[in-house]
Amino acid sequence: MLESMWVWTLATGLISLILYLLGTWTQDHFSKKNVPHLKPVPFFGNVGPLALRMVSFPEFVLDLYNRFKGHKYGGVYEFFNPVFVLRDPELIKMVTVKDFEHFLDRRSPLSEEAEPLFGKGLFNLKGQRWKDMRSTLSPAFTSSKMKSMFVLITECGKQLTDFLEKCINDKNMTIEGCKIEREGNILAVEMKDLFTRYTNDVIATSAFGISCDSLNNPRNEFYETGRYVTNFSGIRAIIFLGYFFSPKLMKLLNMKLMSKTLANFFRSLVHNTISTREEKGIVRPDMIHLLMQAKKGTLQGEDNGTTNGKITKPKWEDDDITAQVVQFLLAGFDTAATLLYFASHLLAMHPDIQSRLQDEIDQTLKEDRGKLTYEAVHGMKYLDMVVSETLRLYPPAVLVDRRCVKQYTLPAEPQCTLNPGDCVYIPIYALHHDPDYFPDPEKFDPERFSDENKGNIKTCTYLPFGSGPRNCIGSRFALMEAKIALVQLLSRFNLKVVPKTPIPIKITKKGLNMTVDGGFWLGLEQRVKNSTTYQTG
Ligand code: HEM
Repeated sequence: MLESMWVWTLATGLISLILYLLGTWTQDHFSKKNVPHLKPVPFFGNVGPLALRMVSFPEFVLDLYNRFKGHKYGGVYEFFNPVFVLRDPELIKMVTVKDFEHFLDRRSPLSEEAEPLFGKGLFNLKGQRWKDMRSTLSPAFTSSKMKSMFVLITECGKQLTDFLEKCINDKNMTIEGCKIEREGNILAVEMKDLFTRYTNDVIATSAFGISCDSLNNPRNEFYETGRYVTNFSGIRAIIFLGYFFSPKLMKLLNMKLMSKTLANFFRSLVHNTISTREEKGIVRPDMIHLLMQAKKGTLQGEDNGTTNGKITKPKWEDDDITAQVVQFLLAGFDTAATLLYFASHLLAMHPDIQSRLQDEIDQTLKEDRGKLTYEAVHGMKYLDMVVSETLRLYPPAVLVDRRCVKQYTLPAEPQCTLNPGDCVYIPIYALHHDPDYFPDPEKFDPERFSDENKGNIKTCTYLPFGSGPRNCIGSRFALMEAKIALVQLLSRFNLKVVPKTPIPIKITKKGLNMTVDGGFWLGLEQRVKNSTTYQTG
């Protein structure tokens, strides 16, 4: 009896020791290098609270950042992986801009072979393949190309506001499929549902070359597919994490984020569009057209028809165009909708700011006789201030990362050399909420971005679109689509708080998206029509 107790005790002790060693085997990375770091927990490292859904993603990032106050950078363990958290804006500038060649890649685990439609997309490409693709695609995002897509996007905004107006005025109209409820003369609308339909339609028309009208056709195939593909929760979250930890195992198990059916849906959509256009000589001002030009080597940049003096013809395979447009869907569907629903919420909560913005919109439309133009949207200063401040308070990308590709010694105390494969975090949300850079950081104050004040914002403390050559290629596009929607919405409606409006905002702990549980409900009240009533421009 005594003997078996000894055996049990010994076995339990041995198993605990093995588990402990397994769970901590890489967790001496920072102590060996003398880098300030947080004490890790076996297996979880420092991400336990996030993995166990005890905190939201922004709270988690803010906590890491605050715990390194007084240091320029620090070390944390993402389970077993050591990651450097960069805190100092100068250091962030060195890594993302000046010494960018050492940090060319991000940690995208999806390879071109395992998941071609993800892996071949710009976001996931690495090294020279990324450089080539970025320089090929950049001319598609210049101001002149944005201007040519303006009409397509205003059409989506008009569909959105016409639909809402009809919901208010036509009491016999049944509203199915969308999250909209009538409350007297006010429409209670779940803004996330509304705006993902808008951003979906914008990407569908401007990237894929198809028209969806997802409010009048709430269950259209493109919207349902887009929603599925951009949703990384449940089993898809597990597969995604699996690729982070063991891409080889995931490949061996043939685990896919993009099923064959889904991939073929996008492939045939793009293929059919291209063939029809080639056969019939159709030219439409959208990204498919620009990508077709890029493939032929005829896509012209801003500078007199060339990009840096030369146009190169890329060696693209069949999937390359499809992967880019799928990438635009992934990158633009949720992010731009997030910006829009937070902006609407903040405006409903701050009627004084909403009414000043409406004055600017009314005045601009009046000057242009109700016609919305590219120049008018870009000339609205207060609109830009409101959008910028929304992106500061609620950046859709809370954190970005970089992977070291060439040995690099951090120019900060304590000096530490990073080797290829080492990773860094750039804690966007935390920088935006640091009172040293943005006094009274929780206050919604568009004045921070006025002409007088914006020059005081320190470099690399405001990074909603990331930093350096690997920043967001779609930022101009995203700002344009968000501003168009806000102008069209606010010229026709007032945004109001309703009983279901989430106050205060509590960011979800259930996933990594910047959203709330239960939805972003707001009231829409039709404005009294006046001479500036908007027309399509
Ligand atoms: C408000 C909306 C958006 C926000 C806040 C946003 C933010 C970001 C951020 C933070 C990054 C990473 C930058 C870095 O690592 O430094 C990124 C990358 C990227 N974004 Fe956006 N984005 C938005 C909309 C869009 C849209 C509409 C598109 C496409 C039409 C797009 C396409 C991309 C692509 C392709 C990349 C990867 C760039 C590269 O690796 O070269 N984004 N975005």
